[in-house]
This record gives sequence, C-alpha cells and structure tokens, in this order.
Amino acid sequence: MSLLEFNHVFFKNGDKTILRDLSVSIDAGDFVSIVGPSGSGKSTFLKLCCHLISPTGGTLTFHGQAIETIEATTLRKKIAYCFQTPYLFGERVLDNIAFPYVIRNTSVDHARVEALFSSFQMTTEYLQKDIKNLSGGEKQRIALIRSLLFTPEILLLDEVTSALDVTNTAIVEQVIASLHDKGMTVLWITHNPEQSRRHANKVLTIDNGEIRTLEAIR
Ligand SMILES: Nc1ncnc2c1ncn2[C@@H]1O[C@H](COP(=O)(O)OP(=O)(O)OP(=O)(O)O)[C@@H](O)[C@H]1O
Repeated sequence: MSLLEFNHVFFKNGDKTILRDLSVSIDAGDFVSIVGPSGSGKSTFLKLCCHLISPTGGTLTFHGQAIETIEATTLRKKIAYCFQTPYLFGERVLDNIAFPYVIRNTSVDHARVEALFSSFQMTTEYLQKDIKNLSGGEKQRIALIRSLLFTPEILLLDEVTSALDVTNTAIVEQVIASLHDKGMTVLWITHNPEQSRRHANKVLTIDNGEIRTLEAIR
C-alpha cells in the first residue's frame, strides 16, 4: 500500500526551484534512507512529507488523499518529524514530554514515558532538567522521545544522530530499527553512507533538487 505518493511534485520558493518533478511512492513499512549532497533538497523533501510546506506543482497524497486537504492536527498525529536541530520549548524536559498528552487532552502515561526513556538508556530524572542545560545530543533524544510517545505511522528523521557519540548513535538506530520491525514507516536523512544502508530497504538519493536514484536494497 502506498502511504505517500509524489506525482510530479515541484517546490519553488519565489524564482528558485528547490525540488523538481519528484515522482516517488513510499509504501507502508518502508525504511527509506535519504542521502545526497548538502543543499540538495533532502530536508525540503521531508517537510513536504509532513506538509510543513505545500507542493507548488504536482500532487502529493497521504493514504490516497491530497495532503493539503488533511487537517493539520490529524496529520501531526500520524506523521512525526524530528529536526536536526531539535526544537524544545518551555523550561523543563517535562514540559516537552507532557505536551503530546496535553494536546490530546489526556493524562501523562508514566509507564509509557519510562519505557521510552529506558529504550534510549536514559532515566526519567531527565524530566526535571532545565532544557538550557541539555547537550545537543540529549536534546535530539528528548525530541525523539516526544515524537514517539503516541507511535506515529510515519517517522521522519533529519540527521537526528548528528550530535551523538558512537554508543548513543547505535542505541538510537536500535530503537528506530525495532519500531520499524513493529511496522512503523521510517524516512531517515543521513550523511553517513553506512548508517543509510544498515536498516533501510530503499535508498533515495536526491541531488540538485531531483531524485537521482531510488535503490531497493532489501
Ligand atoms: N524556505 C526556503 N527559502 C529559500 N530557500 C530555501 C528554503 N528552504 C530551503 N532552501 C534552499 O533549498 C535548498 C535545499 O535545502 P535543504 O535544506 O532541503 O537541503 P538539504 O539537502 O537538506 O541540505 P543539508 O544536507 O545541508 O541539510 C538549499 O539551497 C536551501 O538554501
């Protein structure tokens, strides 16, 4: 089943064409690694996937429905996006972890929170920490945990291990691989060629705003 279907999609910003004529289909259960030179359009591609930006040409559908016709709150619950530079708000880690529960009008599931922290080999002592005192790598993992609390259908990752050491990179990869094994669709931008091939079933290469290749590797 095709989850996301790009059909001759363009994205222009003013006069500048950032992505051109993308036709690609992302299937349920895919683990797509997205690679390509700096500035080639990878992040812009992920922003289209979760409708942070709209195509300026062509059509993009999610479950067969034009993405721009799907209510933003519905889409946010189904498609999670973790940025390279995580955006944390409020004062404490807890403000961020509680947020997905607040917007769903439900109380925090402490067992779920604890299980997720533990899967990243972190303790819930982090919840009381001031976000100003977190390292870049800690922020990346807190943002990941926040996006995983309600198990999104699609997880979009933009270089989320860039600030992590080897050990924590391996832990994050393990968590993501296990979520994928349980059925989550994953699209992951990485500059590390080995990382791109370790778990992916498809490698999508974007170069100069175009899809260069889509290689099935498993
Ligand atoms: N909103 C925007 N307005 C104008 N130009 C933009 C906008 N967003 C991205 N660009 C430009 O589009 C091109 C692609 O950017 P993008 O961030 O998608 O590349 P990338 O492949 O993710 O790069 P990197 O690997 O360095 O993160 C770049 O030239 C960038 O400057």
